[in-house]
Amino acid sequence: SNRNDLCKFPEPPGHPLLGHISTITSTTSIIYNLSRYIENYGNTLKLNIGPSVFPLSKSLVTIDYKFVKFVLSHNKILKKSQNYQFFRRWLGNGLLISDGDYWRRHRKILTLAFHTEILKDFVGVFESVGDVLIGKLGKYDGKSSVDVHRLVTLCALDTICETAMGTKMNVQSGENSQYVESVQQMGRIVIERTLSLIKVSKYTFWLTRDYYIQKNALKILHGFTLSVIDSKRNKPVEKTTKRMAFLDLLLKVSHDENILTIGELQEEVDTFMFEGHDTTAAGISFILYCLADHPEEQEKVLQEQKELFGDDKNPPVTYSDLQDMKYLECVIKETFRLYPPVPIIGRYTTEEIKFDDSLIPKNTNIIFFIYGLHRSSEFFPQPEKFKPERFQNFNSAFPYAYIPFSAGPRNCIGQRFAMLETKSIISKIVRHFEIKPTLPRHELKLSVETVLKSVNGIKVTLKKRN
Ligand code: HEM
Repeated sequence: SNRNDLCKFPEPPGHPLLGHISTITSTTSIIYNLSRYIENYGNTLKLNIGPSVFPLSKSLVTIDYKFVKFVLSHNKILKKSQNYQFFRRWLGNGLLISDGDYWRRHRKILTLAFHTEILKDFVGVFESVGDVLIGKLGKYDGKSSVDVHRLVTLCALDTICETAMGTKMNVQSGENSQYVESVQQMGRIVIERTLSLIKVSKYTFWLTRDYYIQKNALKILHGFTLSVIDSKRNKPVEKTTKRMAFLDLLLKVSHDENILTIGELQEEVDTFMFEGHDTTAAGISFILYCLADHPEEQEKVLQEQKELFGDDKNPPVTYSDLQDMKYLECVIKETFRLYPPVPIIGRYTTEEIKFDDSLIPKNTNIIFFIYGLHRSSEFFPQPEKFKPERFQNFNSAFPYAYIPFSAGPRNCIGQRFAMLETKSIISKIVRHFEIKPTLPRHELKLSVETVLKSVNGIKVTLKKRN
């Protein structure tokens, strides 16, 4: 029977009723526990994350190369795992969680908005928004520490608004943003609902404080995206032969071709606003943290900048300059290996699938533990070590061993956007500041809150370069 097929996979002992949520109880214990399970039970294992009412009560967790490749490249396993349902109230049927023909149609349209020619136009915005960040970081010159994550997040939000959405929001000019706070809350709540006996069901969720936090957060999140849409909607889209950026394109498609209702449009704006800033903000912050810990590698990044721009700290950076920052690219890749901003993703089988000698039954959640995959010594010798050089001759015979942007038909649509933005910001910061570890050294407390976070922030010390 179906169940028997999953039973072929090793399963750690769990609580008879609660399964494995009795060990995986919080967003901060996920990485530790999954890593330990894999160490002890192998690269693919069966977990029951919660009793049968739980979305992940029947799951395979994997870092097995062949299995990862098989599923992610499969053209019929495109549905997201059941825990993504907790995003619905926020992101509706946006690209991250939609599936079937609806997803296919939207993916095709939205791909146009990330064309190279459009990305080239964004470089100036990455630069000018980044300059505001440099000004804000300057206030921490010589101070004992700065939590870069908070400041970088505001910068990344301004960036996605001014590029894809075509609207200046200037969130960086304030210290806080209710939108940013609400994103953090929702990212956490979505994961906690997967792990909590009370939060999992809507009938008991409302008894918790998080229900009210979510209710308030959703009001703020949707209010913000609506204001972004409104600021564009009332302006007639210029008749132009130029390629159109994300929101212009969506407005045009919804207006001219009637394929997209305004509600559907807002769901995509909510999705891209979130995916387009929370991920890059985490990524950029982890890179700064790694550079602080690795002065030699930081020096190489700086030398590369000097080769490109001499001693000019504020050069007019072009798209092609960003392409030429090869060593920096290795640093970014190595950081995304050790700290993948999206550490876990999931798929769901809608029919029985045959893989090797196994039949994976219909209705199985397949969870890809990207964080664990990236630390496997099979593909990354001395996996715990920060070695950007490994990407100078990375063995591309195993493309599915390194998947910070996922892979296959549902990979990250914003991957090239993210790389350009990250290069623009990091190169700028390195030209202006020496990044050093705080004293005593700040130890990250990693937490899977959809995006990888550190519950105590991501802190470094900054010193202005002469
Ligand atoms: C360092 C930055 C980023 C990382 C590490 C990252 C990673 C990922 C990953 C792993 C997925 C697959 C998710 C899944 O299977 O559930 C994904 C999907 C997606 N990403 Fe990114 N992302 C980044 C930046 C961006 C940016 C800048 C945008 C938009 C401008 C974006 C938009 C999306 C969207 C819309 C999807 C869903 C695509 C689909 O299902 O067709 N991401 N991303």
